[in-house]
Amino acid sequence: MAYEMIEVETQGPAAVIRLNRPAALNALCDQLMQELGQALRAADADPAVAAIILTGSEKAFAAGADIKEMQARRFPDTYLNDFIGASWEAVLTIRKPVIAAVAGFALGGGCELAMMCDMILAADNAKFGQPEINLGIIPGAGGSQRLTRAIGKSKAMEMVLTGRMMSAEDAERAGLAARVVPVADLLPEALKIAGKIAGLSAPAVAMAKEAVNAAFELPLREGVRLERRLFLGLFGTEGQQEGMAAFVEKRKPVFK
Ligand SMILES: CCCCCCC[C@H](O)CC(=O)SCCNC(=O)CCNC(=O)[C@H](O)C(C)(C)COP(=O)([O-])OP(=O)([O-])OC[C@H]1O[C@@H](n2cnc3c(N)ncnc32)[C@H](O)[C@@H]1OP(=O)([O-])[O-]
Repeated sequence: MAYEMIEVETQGPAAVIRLNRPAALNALCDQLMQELGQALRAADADPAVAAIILTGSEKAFAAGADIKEMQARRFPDTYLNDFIGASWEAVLTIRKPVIAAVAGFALGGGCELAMMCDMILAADNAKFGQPEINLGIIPGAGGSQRLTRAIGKSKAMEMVLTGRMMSAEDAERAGLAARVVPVADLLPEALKIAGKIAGLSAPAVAMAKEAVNAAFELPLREGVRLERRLFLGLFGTEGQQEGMAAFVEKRKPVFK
């Protein structure tokens, strides 16, 4: 598949998808989002891929939705034509772990895209923000909801109401980013995470992702019930047998 606004390569068990629209700081236009959706679905369907890494450049993960493209849009066309529809939600439909490796600006839709991934690994130069308020709009791809769940009401409210950016260090402290690493180590560290995941039992990985994501959708009791069903289901997998046998036999497990 030939892409114009992203680059896709396989590195070991990881598909690395790089947003590549440098002249616009990877601003997320329709074409880029469609290409990203296609690449994500292809990687999800590829049995050689265990995890997906979504990244940008050193200067920008993505500086938001493309303001120049959005400028002429008017209601009700935005509503009737499903603006921010399926192409924006593609990452949410992926079953393999998706790691956002974020360097530079992750603003507006860029921050929202990173938050749709399963975890955020931040480079020390990363800057997160929801500056939509400065454009006379508000976050439109989940920012007000996911940011609030990630960092709490007060911090999210300050960022959404004032457009203030958050440093990588603050993002880690607040729970938005899993970890901060030097910018030069960003991809190698993301690849290490993908490599670790690749060596594990695939059904356990898929169910772990489903269970954690359910915490954002379900009330506690329902979420715990879902976790229990998934947990019990894993006792029907070779992975559970191998993992526990290896522990008892004091050897490393070999998952197929
Ligand atoms: C399918 C769509 C669905 C949308 C749904 C998502 C909803 C979302 O919640 C809404 C948004 O994200 S609202 C958006 C929220 N995001 C924001 O409000 C952030 C807007 N960006 C900025 O504030 C600044 O660019 C930075 C502070 C990031 C960098 O400053 P710096 O280092 O001085 O760099 P610079 O010189 O400024 O930029 C270099 C070039 O990139 C260009 N470009 C950059 N961002 C762009 C964008 N989003 N757009 C277009 N272009 C963008 C910029 O014009 C320039 O090109 P030019 O040809 O030379 O004119």
